[in-house]
Amino acid sequence: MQEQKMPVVAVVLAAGFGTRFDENNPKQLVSVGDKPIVCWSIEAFERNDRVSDIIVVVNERVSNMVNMLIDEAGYTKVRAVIPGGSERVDSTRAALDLLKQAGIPDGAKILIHDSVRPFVEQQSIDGCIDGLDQFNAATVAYASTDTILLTEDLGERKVVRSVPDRTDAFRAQTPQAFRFGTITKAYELATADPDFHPTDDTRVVVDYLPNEPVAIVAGSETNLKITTQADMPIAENIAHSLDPEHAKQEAKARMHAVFAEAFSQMHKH
Ligand SMILES: Nc1ccn([C@@H]2O[C@H](COP(=O)(O)OP(=O)(O)OP(=O)(O)O)[C@@H](O)[C@H]2O)c(=O)n1
Ligand SMILES: C[C@](O)(CO)[C@H](O)COP(=O)(O)O
Repeated sequence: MQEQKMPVVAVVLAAGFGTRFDENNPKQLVSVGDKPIVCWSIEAFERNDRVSDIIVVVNERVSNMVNMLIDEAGYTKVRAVIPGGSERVDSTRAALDLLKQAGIPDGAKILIHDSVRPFVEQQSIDGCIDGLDQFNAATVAYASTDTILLTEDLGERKVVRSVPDRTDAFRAQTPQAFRFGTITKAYELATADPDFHPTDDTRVVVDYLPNEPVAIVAGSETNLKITTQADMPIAENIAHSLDPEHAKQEAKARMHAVFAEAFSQMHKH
């Protein structure tokens, strides 16, 4: 680990099998805006000055390719590429185990990120790091514009159990951030429960350390999780809008519009 007061470690989870996308085409390796999705995610942390170390978690199907991409790109903060497990939580656990073996202090800040959220904003990463100064857990989330229905089973039908106020409803995104001591404690407790299959790390803390508040950090609509093929055109649009050349063209077009408006006003008078 790099020497600094308290490490800030990003864990990029890329050990999924993308069953809803295409099992034969691992989505973390698919290119968006000419760059593999996993590289977008690693780069988001590589270029954040406050992140000291990156761990990438892979499965055997993508391992060689991810290692090659990391070598080619020459990312300087990637300390290890390790095998994950069959569920997302198993992959997180693999990273936590490695960090424990490395002797990382309990106060270290750990940011756990889905590799398939390539467009995470720097302000969300910073928000997580800052959030951990006040809280032991913080998650990026995006306010829901839909009313959310919590359901239960009634025979073969789902029926509505409760409707939270929309102002209290958020869509969970990543990174999800924790002091190392907090997330390891929550995982230790969860490990004893064989029936527990959470889809994110925040839930591990919420369920096993219920007195530990998890702060909400502002996410964004563009922090999209690429889940199915239908997400690809949206992702391409986002990548295009982030292209500096596109931003330049947009600025030019806006300038032309302002001049055109000014000329037409001049001719009116
Ligand atoms: N055993 C697993 C399962 C998921 N993930 C990662 O966790 C994120 C969760 O996104 P999701 O869309 O659920 O990915 P997959 O599990 O690959 O997709 P699916 O559920 O469709 O199989 C992804 O970056 C994925 O690579 C992981 O590291 N290890
Ligand atoms: C962690 C997560 O991205 C939060 O939205 C999500 O729960 C992980 O993926 P899944 O699609 O729920 O398996």
